[in-house]
Amino acid sequence: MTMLQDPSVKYRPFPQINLPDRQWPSRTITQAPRWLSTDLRDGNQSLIDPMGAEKKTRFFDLLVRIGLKEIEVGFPSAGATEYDFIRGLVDTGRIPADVLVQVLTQSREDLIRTSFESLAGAPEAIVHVYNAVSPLWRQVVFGLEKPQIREIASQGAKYLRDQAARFPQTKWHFEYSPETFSTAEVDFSIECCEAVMQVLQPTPEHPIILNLPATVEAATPNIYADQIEYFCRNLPNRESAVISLHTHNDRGTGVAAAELGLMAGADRVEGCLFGNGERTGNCCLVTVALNLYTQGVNPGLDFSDIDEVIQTVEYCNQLPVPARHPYGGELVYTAFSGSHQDAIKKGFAAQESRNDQLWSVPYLPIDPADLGRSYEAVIRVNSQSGKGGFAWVIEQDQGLKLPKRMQAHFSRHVQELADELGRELQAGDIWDVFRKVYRIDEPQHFQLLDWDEGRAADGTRVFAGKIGVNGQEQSVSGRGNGLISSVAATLRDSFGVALEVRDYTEHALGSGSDARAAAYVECVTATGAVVWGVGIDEDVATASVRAMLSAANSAAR
Ligand SMILES: CC(=O)SCCNC(=O)CCNC(=O)[C@H](O)C(C)(C)COP(=O)(O)OP(=O)(O)OC[C@H]1O[C@@H](n2cnc3c(N)ncnc32)[C@H](O)[C@@H]1OP(=O)(O)O
Ligand SMILES: CC(C)C(=O)C(=O)O
Repeated sequence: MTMLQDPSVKYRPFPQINLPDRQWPSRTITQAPRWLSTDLRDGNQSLIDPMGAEKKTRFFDLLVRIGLKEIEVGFPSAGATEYDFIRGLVDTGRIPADVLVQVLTQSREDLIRTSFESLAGAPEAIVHVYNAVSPLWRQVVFGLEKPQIREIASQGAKYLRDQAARFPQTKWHFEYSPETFSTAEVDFSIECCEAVMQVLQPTPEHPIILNLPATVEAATPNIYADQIEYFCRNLPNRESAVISLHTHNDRGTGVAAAELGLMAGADRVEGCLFGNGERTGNCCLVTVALNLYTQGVNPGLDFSDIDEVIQTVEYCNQLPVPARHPYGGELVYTAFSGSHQDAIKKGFAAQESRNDQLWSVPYLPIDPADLGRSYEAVIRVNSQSGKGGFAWVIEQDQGLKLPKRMQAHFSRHVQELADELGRELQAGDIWDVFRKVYRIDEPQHFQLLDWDEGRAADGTRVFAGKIGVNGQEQSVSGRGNGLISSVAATLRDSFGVALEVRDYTEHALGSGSDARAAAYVECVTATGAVVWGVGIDEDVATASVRAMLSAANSAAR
């Protein structure tokens, strides 16, 4: 038998960066970075069907509404769709005064010329030039040595300078990306950036944006952070550059890399909403922004109606936002499992009684309401659920706050249905079982025919009513708090139904003109069986009598 070679021998570990005195691990992010959305460029170039003008315009308007102040609107030299859309933005005055649009181009004269022409006349804009600098691209894609690669960068900068001079009415900003930075020698990336800076002569007042892409994510995010810190520490004239991050997600850590990159000294983050982009996508701007938000840092981006954002993004990209995507996914605030539901339900109750500003609910790192999500969908019921789950659903749906022991009593019925159906139970399913188990809609054996109550001269409550069974009527009356025991005594003495009352709870239900009351009573029959009765009526007293009769009806079956 021949031994198969371990296929992992094809790969090598990524080399460490020599930075023994790295500072980033002990830093925290205390303010929002500058954000750039590249949805309309890096996102768009990765789509099966790239967006047309209608979708691009819709996406652009969304980005403006969210609060993006820098938006890469396309790659104008790619073709007429891109060019016309960008020109259209400028010519129709659609770009708000506080928003900078950006375009991307290779470092080629004809493409750079077209790029400037697409934006000419805008009050202010960024032109972004890139060329790949890492060994594999140098060898395989360009077949060039380092000096010639540096020359592509430098030459690109000259084209930028010269084309900018053609359109002096626009205030031009420049961005340079040593593409494939993450897999390049950092010193060589610095060399290329320096060459570009020598041509463009940035100043602290008019800095260049140096964008350091993890074009292909090739190592753990700490390595990227080391690369960024090393770059920031060794770049001459650092104060004349805005250091920008552009991470991809090949190893699934694009967001982590961007966060560590900010700790390592970067000022700006490029990415896409919900992480669209080449292959596994770009860094997700929603996640990075809301990660900051949950640390008490205002990201300056508005996701308070996240479902509207998702709707537009899904429409424009023609790709779904996965149900488990951080912050936005359909299921990320939903607990199906019993112990999670129990903890969340308790967390909401504790949050309500604390009534302070701080959010602190188990299993929910962010208040779903901050993103426009309702609490109703937080807990959903299936066969993995516990009593906290359906109790929450009944409370949200019907306003009924079932006592704990009644939840346990009802639980087995819900569990049986969930097992039988083998699917999630909707609020309507749970309410149907509830009505069936507690016979809410069935013809009642013991009926409340009449009820009246008032106050005696000394202020004590007095009540009198009539219970009917098969045409027979029996009066019940009493005073004080003995209502439940008076009804229980009448049931026992007049109808032979012996019930020992174990538990009794009541609460107000609804408010204003809908105000009612709910009451729940737990009884034990002569044979030791446990029965629960539920009463819902206009006032607590009537609801209580109904609860007691409901228990008697269950016992009488
Ligand atoms: C990491 C990124 O996402 S970078 C952005 C990538 N986005 C896009 O490419 C989308 C838009 N691009 C396009 O529509 C087209 O590529 C165009 C119109 C820009 C150019 O098309 P073409 O002229 O056919 O060239 P093509 O795309 O095949 O590029 C390959 C050539 O450009 C050269 N090239 C690639 N990148 C660069 C660069 N940054 N600067 C200069 N030359 C470059 C290659 O070496 C190759 O040259 P060769 O033909 O002499 O071998
Ligand atoms: C052009 C650069 C910024 C890029 O998209 C990448 O490297 O992923």
